[in-house]
Amino acid sequence: MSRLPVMASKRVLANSENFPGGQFDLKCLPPQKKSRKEPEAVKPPAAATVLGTGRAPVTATRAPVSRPIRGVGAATVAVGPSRGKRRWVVDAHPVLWLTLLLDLAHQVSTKRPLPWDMKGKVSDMKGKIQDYQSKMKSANLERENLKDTLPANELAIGSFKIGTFWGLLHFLQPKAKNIGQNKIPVVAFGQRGRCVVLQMRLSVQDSTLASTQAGLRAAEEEVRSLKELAARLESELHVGEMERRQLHNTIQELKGNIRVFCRVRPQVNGGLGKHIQLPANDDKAITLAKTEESHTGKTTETQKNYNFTFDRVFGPDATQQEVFEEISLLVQSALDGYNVCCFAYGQTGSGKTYTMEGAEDHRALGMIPRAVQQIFRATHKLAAQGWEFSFTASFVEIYNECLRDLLYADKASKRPEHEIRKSTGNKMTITNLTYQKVSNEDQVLCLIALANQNRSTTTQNDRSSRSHSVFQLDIEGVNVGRDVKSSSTLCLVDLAGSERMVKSQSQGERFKEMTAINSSLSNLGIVITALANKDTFIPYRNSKLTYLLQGCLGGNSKTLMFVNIAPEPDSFGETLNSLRFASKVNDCVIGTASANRK
Ligand SMILES: Nc1ncnc2c1ncn2[C@@H]1O[C@H](COP(=O)(O)OP(=O)(O)OP(=O)(O)O)[C@@H](O)[C@H]1O
Repeated sequence: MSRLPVMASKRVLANSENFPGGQFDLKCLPPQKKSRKEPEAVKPPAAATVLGTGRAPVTATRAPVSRPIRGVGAATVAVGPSRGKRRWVVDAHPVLWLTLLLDLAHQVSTKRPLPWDMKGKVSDMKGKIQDYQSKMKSANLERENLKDTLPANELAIGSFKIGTFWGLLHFLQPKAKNIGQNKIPVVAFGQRGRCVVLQMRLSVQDSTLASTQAGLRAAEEEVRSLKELAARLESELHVGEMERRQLHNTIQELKGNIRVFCRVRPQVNGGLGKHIQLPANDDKAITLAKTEESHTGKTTETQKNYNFTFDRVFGPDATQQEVFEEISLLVQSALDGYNVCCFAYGQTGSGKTYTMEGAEDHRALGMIPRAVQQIFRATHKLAAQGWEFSFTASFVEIYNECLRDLLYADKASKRPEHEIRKSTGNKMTITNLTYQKVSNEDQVLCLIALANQNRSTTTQNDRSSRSHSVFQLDIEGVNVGRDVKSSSTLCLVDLAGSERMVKSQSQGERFKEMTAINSSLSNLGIVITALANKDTFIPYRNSKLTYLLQGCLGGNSKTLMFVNIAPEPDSFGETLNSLRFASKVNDCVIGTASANRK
């Protein structure tokens, strides 16, 4: 089939792009002379009208790409599927013919088959099919290639994400602490994304753990060095404590292992009698002056002075605190492992009990409660140096050379008998006596109250004792770390009144009491004198008092004696006796004490 050569100069373009809906009738040419057979399908206006779309008319500028050609004078051109309304008719016009010719020429030039060239069309279609097939092949090939490279690409993407997160982390870590506290939102990356975030958190935790462990190691190192320092300081402290004990003891020995303090009780209406003189500038001297009638007759009166010196003389205004300050050094010695004995000597009513026990008022507390207070406070401090202490208290009365347990709390009828025994280490113990473990001062004060209830009293003074009372506190110390032990006894004695028999008007039982008291007191003087003379035999066993105090009066002890005197003129004789006895004790120098340490 031959193809017609056509010259195309102008075409009317109408396709689905320009005319949505794909349905249109177009009258694109000016009115021409009508053919009689032709229905009036085309109206005069030259503009094209789009039917069924309601849109504004569009001026056609190009001819349709292919159109069937009809007979002369009229032509029907099909655009798209050739159905009823979609056909439009163009009046045969020279211009139209020219257009058709041009279109044919175009088709020939583009090698497209003409509408009636079915063979050409089939050939075109075959070519196209071959094209598509070869394109399909190459697409399949490409798909296979991409399939092969997918895992590697996924891996690369994953690595890239991790790298990005690491970089981000590295940047954020020093600035945002909350990253490690699970505050990074889990990005919706799917499982792989979550995995990356979890790995990131894990690495943050790892780095936190590493830094914490490093901190811990540093802290452990610091603790170790501090422990070493503490051990060294403890060791130095222990050495210092031992040195202090030694120096303290040297001072006590220089002061004398037996010391005598004189204390003058105030008169009921205050002040002192004329016969007692206390020099204002000397706190160690006391003068007892007696005015007598002159034997020569030259003067009406003569004055006789009895001068005494002691380690310390306390006037009527001295407070309990002032007095205790002097003996607190000895209490410290008891804690350091030395036996200490402190006793009060004097006539009835001279102030012995007041000095040793005091009154209930806090400021009037006596030597026993104050000593106990000091001991328990000191042990708390020594505990920091590794010392542990245990205390045992006992309170015994020697009445008519018989021992009575002042801490006994059962029926009087069942009171047991007591004997003094010498145990190992020259320590004296009493059979059947209450030895009460104590751990604080309150417990000791309760025991003192119980002892006061049990004490015997005289007719001359309701509170005055007709017996010696001996309070003993056994102190056991141990420093496990240093392998050091100490053992000592603090002995505080309130002696019975030392007055003469005549004044007490004693008869019968009272006489017996007075004899026993005077006997034991004079035996105390004899023992102290024997110790001062360094006699080979010391008669401790002559009385229960000296026998019981044996451990506290010997070479391994520190002794303090209070001589209490009454200020009334009518007590002159008793006062002189007491001062003479005390002066004799004051002249004694007991052998050098050594601490009971193991
Ligand atoms: N330094 C003092 N200051 C104030 N009052 C004191 C002082 N010394 C003693 N007294 C008071 O004197 C009185 C007698 O004292 P205390 O009972 O102590 O004598 P004592 O020597 O123990 O007598 P006794 O031998 O009969 O037991 C008590 O009322 C006491 O309060």
